[in-house]
Amino acid sequence: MRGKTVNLKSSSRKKKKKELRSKMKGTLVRHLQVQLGPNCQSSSSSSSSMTKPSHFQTILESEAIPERQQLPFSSPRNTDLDNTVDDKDFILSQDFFCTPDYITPDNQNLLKSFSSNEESMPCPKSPEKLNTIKSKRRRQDDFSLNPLSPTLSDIQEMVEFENDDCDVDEVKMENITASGTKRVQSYVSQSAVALRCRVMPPPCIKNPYIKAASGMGMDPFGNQRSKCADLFAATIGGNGLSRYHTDFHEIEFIGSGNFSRVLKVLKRIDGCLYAVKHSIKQLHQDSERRKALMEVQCLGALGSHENIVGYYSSWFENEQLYIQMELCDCSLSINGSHQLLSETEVLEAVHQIAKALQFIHERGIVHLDVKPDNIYVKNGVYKLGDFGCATLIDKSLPIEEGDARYMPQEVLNERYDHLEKVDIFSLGICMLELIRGSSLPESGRLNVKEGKLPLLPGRSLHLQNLIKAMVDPDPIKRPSAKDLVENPLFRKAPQNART
Ligand SMILES: Nc1ncnc2c1ncn2[C@@H]1O[C@H](COP(=O)(O)OP(=O)(O)OP(=O)(O)O)[C@@H](O)[C@H]1O
Ligand SMILES: [Mg+2]
Repeated sequence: MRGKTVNLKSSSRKKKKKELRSKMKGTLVRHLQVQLGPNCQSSSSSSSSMTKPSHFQTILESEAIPERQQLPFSSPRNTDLDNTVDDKDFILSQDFFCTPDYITPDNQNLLKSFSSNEESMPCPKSPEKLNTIKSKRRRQDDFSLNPLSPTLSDIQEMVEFENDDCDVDEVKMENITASGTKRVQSYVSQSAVALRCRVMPPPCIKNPYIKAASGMGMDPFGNQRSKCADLFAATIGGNGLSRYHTDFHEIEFIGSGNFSRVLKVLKRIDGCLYAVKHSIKQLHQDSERRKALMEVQCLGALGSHENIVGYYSSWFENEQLYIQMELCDCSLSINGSHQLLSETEVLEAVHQIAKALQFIHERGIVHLDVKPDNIYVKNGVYKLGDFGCATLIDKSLPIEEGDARYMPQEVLNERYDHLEKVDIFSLGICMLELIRGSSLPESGRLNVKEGKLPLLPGRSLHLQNLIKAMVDPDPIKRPSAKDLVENPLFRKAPQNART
């Protein structure tokens, strides 16, 4: 029966709810039969001619009887109950209804609206708690699993870190073995349990980067999503519960931009390293949170590509947006401490970022903040990151241009007719700086924006012409990302050149 319960938990709850209820009724009846004896059922059925309470209601009413000693049949038979209980195959009502998975948070408007035609069913208290060896053994079984991962047993090694700043209250679970001796078995993080059962799930939000090709008609949430798009989940973490600290062990600070800090972390449950980026400022306004969310919505809509920094998950905590990403080795920041790239490596980097741009442009998305700081390297593969300014080519979303040093003149003049060519211009400036090995001075930038390219001594004419075309003041004359990817100049660049 327990295995069945676990299976049901993992399946769609809404579909199974009704079926579960009927099973639960039956289960409770059997439970009561075991505890109260067979008379219980006949007495309840005898009242059916009056107000016809359901059998389940009758059972619930019987909760009014506070403790076992008040029941009419605390007979000698009852003293054997604990033993007989061990052999019965049933679920304690409290176990069934009140496990964290079955708690429906208050004020969960979205779920309420989906199940409005279903009767509301309060979580009943257990008719009585059986402090039997069996019930404790079941709990022991439950908690011998890693609370953060029901699939990991305590036999599997858990890595412990000194100076872990995760402030977790721990509860020692005492286990009583069959022989009755007590031993300390495992530790359960209260925060982890509390997170699972008390935190209100965030609403579902329509992703503006996913075009309506799939259609709202196909969308199981329909327009319910926009109705409940108040991002109240931003309060998670305000009460001291931290998903960041529960799920991750912080290793070191990696870097920061104008809006975010990025940290290298180890995910506790899978033992893998990630980068977690979080907004520096608390996002108090719903509008601020929506704007920040656009970065993860874009990453989520794009899906994976070898030349785009991988996205894993995101959440609000303490009114800050956290983004779990693929960890890269470093960025191509010109002022960074890493070695200068050779021409071949620059060509490889530009070629790979052009592939990323082709991928996103084909999906109707533009990055609008392409610059060396936002190009990362991992094992010699170049990846475009920081989608904080990404928007839609069709201008149906607000446009916020990125770093002005890498923006073409038309954007500075607020002309947004060929947004995808903005990314090409920015990549052209990146290429120029990477070839030079230094940032362009302000005067040099102005010249480039006017179409005057500085000479690059010792570089091939092909290379200089390509950069010139990429930074052409007329966006129409700039090559597309696809043109770049197919440019024969890049064929000479070795695949996956190592930095
Ligand atoms: N996935 C990653 N792996 C390794 N380092 C990263 C990663 N993401 C970001 N970084 C580092 O963190 C720095 C800041 O990240 P990011 O550019 O995303 O922040 P930001 O505040 O949005 O920046 P900006 O000021 O450019 O808008 C980067 O320059 C880079 O050094
Ligand atoms: Mg950045």
